[in-house]
Amino acid sequence: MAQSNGDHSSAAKPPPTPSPLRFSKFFQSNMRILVTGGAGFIGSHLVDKLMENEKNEVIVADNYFTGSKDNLKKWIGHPRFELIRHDVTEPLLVEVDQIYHLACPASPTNVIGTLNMLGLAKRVGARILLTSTSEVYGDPLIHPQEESYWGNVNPIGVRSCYDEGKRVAETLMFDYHRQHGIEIRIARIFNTYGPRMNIDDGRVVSNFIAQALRNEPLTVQAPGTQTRSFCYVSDMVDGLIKLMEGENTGPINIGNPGEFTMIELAENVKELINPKVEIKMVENTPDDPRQRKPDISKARELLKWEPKIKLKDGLPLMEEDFRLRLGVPRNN
Ligand SMILES: NC(=O)c1ccc[n+]([C@@H]2O[C@H](COP(=O)([O-])OP(=O)(O)OC[C@H]3O[C@@H](n4cnc5c(N)ncnc54)[C@H](O)[C@@H]3O)[C@@H](O)[C@H]2O)c1
Ligand SMILES: O=c1ccn([C@@H]2O[C@H](COP(=O)(O)OP(=O)(O)O[C@H]3OC[C@@H](O)[C@H](O)[C@H]3O)[C@@H](O)[C@H]2O)c(=O)[nH]1
Repeated sequence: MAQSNGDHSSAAKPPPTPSPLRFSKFFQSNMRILVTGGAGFIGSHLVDKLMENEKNEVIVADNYFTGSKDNLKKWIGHPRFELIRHDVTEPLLVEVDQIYHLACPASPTNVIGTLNMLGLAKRVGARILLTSTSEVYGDPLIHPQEESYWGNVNPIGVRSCYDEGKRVAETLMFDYHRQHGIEIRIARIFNTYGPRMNIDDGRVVSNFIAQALRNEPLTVQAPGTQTRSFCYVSDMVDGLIKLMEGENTGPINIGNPGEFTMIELAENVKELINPKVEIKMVENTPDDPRQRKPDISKARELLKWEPKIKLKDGLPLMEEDFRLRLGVPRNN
């Protein structure tokens, strides 16, 4: 069932000449990195990690659609950090060496944002990484999912806007790579969880933890036997940086292959946080993928990356953060 992705690199032109600014004194000692969507969940953890390296200067462009300045408060005012209120559906010109392009609402603006960031990468000669998604595999007919699988996506369903938006974004990345020699990296991210997730954004891990802390029933969407693989955010950030720094365009799956049904996840959260809480079966949305698990052989081999944090160790770290934000101390 695996399909060929073709040979991406052989058809590509060499990268364009970098902007003359890159040869200035400043650029020789520093790497200037743009993170779009850097005020969001994964983006803000990525910024924390990039800022640990004193050679990095980090610029975040975010319109705070789902992200928050609060996630970046420790860096605001830092001499190596800059925060720009900017919507990526509008062009942006900043002289940077690398672009981590995470900004993405679940809507078609995803495509326009990627087009603008590719335009920027072309203009300034930057390397660009797109955070694509396991959703490109749709409701997959092969299991686990390897990168060569083309996916099974309903083009007109309720989730299509996000799935197809990311698929087009991947297409644009490869077209720019082949036609203009842009250095691209594509990560296919599987469900990621951890501190700073939006409390009420409807994703399953944040829903269950918030429900358990509020003593509300955990809402398992039917049938509950559907599976997902959950990656802790620090593992994800390490994978993204390795992909950016390495020599492979991808697409490369970044995720944790540990696979759980939604009933198992609910039981784990119940046992950890609130053994008295009820688990309730509720209606699901259409086209919900029945199974999802990354094949991470490529990440292991090409990036020397694999996740370290198991779900049972990651959930308590997220619980701490949710307790603080929801104001539910441990002894309640
Ligand atoms: N969290 C996951 O499980 C997961 C899985 C697969 C892929 N991804 C991808 O990873 C990236 C980050 O996801 P996240 O979970 O951190 O989500 P998030 O919503 O926390 O972060 C997205 C950030 O982008 C910003 N943003 C949205 N639209 C923008 C626009 N037009 N201009 C500027 N900024 C904009 C938001 O304000 C937010 O700060 C996204 O591209 C998402 O599609 C996430
Ligand atoms: O309260 C809930 C919420 C969700 N679910 C179930 O949990 C599973 C996971 O749902 P989520 O919304 O957390 O995540 P999904 O796997 O559908 O997509 C996720 O991963 C890929 C990313 O690109 C998406 O942005 C992210 O939402 C689904 O089967 C859903 O039906 C519940 O059982 N209860």
